[in-house]
Amino acid sequence: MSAITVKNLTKTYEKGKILAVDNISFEVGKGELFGLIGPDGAGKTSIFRMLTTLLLPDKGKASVDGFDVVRDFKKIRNTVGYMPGKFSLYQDLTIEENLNFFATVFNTTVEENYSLIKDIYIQIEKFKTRRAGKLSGGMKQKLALCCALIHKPTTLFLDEPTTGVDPVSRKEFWDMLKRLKEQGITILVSTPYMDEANRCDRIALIQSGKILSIDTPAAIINSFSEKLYAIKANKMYPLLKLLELFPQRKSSYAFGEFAHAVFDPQMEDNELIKYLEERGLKQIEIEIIEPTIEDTFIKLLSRYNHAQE
Ligand SMILES: Nc1ncnc2c1ncn2[C@@H]1O[C@H](COP(=O)(O)OP(=O)(O)OP(=O)(O)O)[C@@H](O)[C@H]1O
Repeated sequence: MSAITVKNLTKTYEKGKILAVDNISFEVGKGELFGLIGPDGAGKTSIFRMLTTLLLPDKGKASVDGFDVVRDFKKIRNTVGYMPGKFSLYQDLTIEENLNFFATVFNTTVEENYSLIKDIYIQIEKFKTRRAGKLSGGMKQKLALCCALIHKPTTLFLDEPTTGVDPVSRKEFWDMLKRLKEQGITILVSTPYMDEANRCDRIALIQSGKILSIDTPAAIINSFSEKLYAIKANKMYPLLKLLELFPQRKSSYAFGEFAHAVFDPQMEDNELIKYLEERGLKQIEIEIIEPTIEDTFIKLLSRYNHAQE
């Protein structure tokens, strides 16, 4: 049995005017670390809120540990841990008080399940009398994770747990998730950061409430079958504009300090260099690179947008 089953789930707001989740289906296996990857407004929070029984679906079905999200909502609330993107902590309570509060709500004690949170808690323990409102982003995130874990959930729902957190704390956080997964906890996590997708067993790329692709990160990257170029020149904006006009271009976009582009397979590198040089660009560098998840997402997005036109 899967830990999470989602079938044709749909959610609208404002009397059907806003389609936030559009007929999506997926399954998460027991002990799997599964990522929902997508930009702001893609529908991730709506999915989390339906799965944690805080929001009713318009259509479709979903279950967690075999319990239906509508019919068995009380059972689900007792067995899952949820770390919402915002406002999960009581800002005026200290670290200690927040943790005790969440333990009491679930009829347990911090001592009873301490082994599960120990690794994380020891990193914030020396600030245990500090109010949550006065903690750094990384510390808040660790406390929120402890609070979500304190009743020993079977499944953890983490909605953008690393948004607004520094890169070192982000990395530490993913290391923690890996350890929790090793203890058999199923984890559904959302993130807008493409680099974090690689840390998941499987991911679903989401846009406008739809799943564009669902697979392991490696398989998603492998589905990018074309030759991808990284291109640099002395001026970025003219480079992007010129690439758009290059007759053999299939797609191009800014990617950090480079432009990434796909061309007709017959294109010769020299043709491109000559084209750019003749139009005044200098210090041109061209390299064929391995695509990232982000490149694949951009490609799927443009295919999706074309289909909508
Ligand atoms: N209560 C609401 N009323 C109206 N529209 C809403 C409501 N909640 C979400 N939406 C809209 O539904 C869509 C999906 O939002 P959702 O919050 O689920 O996405 P998300 O991927 O979690 O993005 P974010 O990270 O910005 O929260 C967006 O267009 C959003 O504006």
